[in-house]
Amino acid sequence: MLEKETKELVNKGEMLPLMEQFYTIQGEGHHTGTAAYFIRIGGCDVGCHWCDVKESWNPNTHPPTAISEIVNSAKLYSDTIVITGGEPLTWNMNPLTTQLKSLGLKVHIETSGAYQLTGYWDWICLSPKKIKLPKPEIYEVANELKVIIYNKHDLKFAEQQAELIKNSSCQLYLQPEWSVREKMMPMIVEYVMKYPKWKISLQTHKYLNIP
Ligand SMILES: C[S@@+](CC[C@H](N)C(=O)[O-])C[C@H]1O[C@@H](n2cnc3c(N)ncnc32)[C@H](O)[C@@H]1O
Ligand SMILES: Nc1nc2[nH]cc(C(=O)O)c2c(=O)[nH]1
Ligand code: SF4
Ligand SMILES: [Mg+2]
Repeated sequence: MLEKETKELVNKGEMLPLMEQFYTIQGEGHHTGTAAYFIRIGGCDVGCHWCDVKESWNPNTHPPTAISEIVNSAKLYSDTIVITGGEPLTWNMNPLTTQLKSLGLKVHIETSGAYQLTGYWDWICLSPKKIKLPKPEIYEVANELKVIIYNKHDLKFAEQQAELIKNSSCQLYLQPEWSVREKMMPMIVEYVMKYPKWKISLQTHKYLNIP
């Protein structure tokens, strides 16, 4: 296919820069422990210094892949699909999620919310970042707010973000940044006991040594 045609299809969300896809156990947040098929889309310019998938950032290093191809693999593995990245909302998620949902699959997203919300979702995990704040519309529909705790100030940020949530059933999670987990856990534990509207989320897949 010509480069120009490919670019147009990527712009429409008919093709996406696919980094990897894998069947595993959701390691984080509300659905921790649930088997799910992960689709990791390349491209993110939020720039979290502690990001655990920096290889995802440059979309040009991941092959533009037709969404029908992505969906055909996904449907073989699981009825729960997690779209992550990179930042999936860099791209138009309508075509991909339409196809997944037409097969009756449950479609979840992991997102910073930094770009316009597209796509049709059964579960939205919003993990806001100070350096590129979420667009306002996602606070109305997030099912889970998962704030990464790297330092003490991140607890303040977590409360500010929780204030913006409009969906009263949204679950609130504090997740230690992996490299400082041992240092930060006592503070997080104490905080959650004091303010039990929060729950702790751990990156359990890293403890389990699975993808
Ligand atoms: C790699 S991100 C991709 C999705 C999207 N860009 C986002 O940030 O939500 C997936 C999840 O991992 C979290 N995460 C990334 N690096 C982490 C780290 N070093 N420690 C803990 N959580 C991390 C993110 O906050 C997000 O909830
Ligand atoms: N097992 C597993 N669970 C996850 N939950 C969110 C992840 C992500 O990178 O978005 C992730 C991941 O990379 N692996
Ligand atoms: S927004 Fe997500 S993918 Fe992008 S740098 Fe931050 S953690 Fe990594
Ligand atoms: Mg991950």
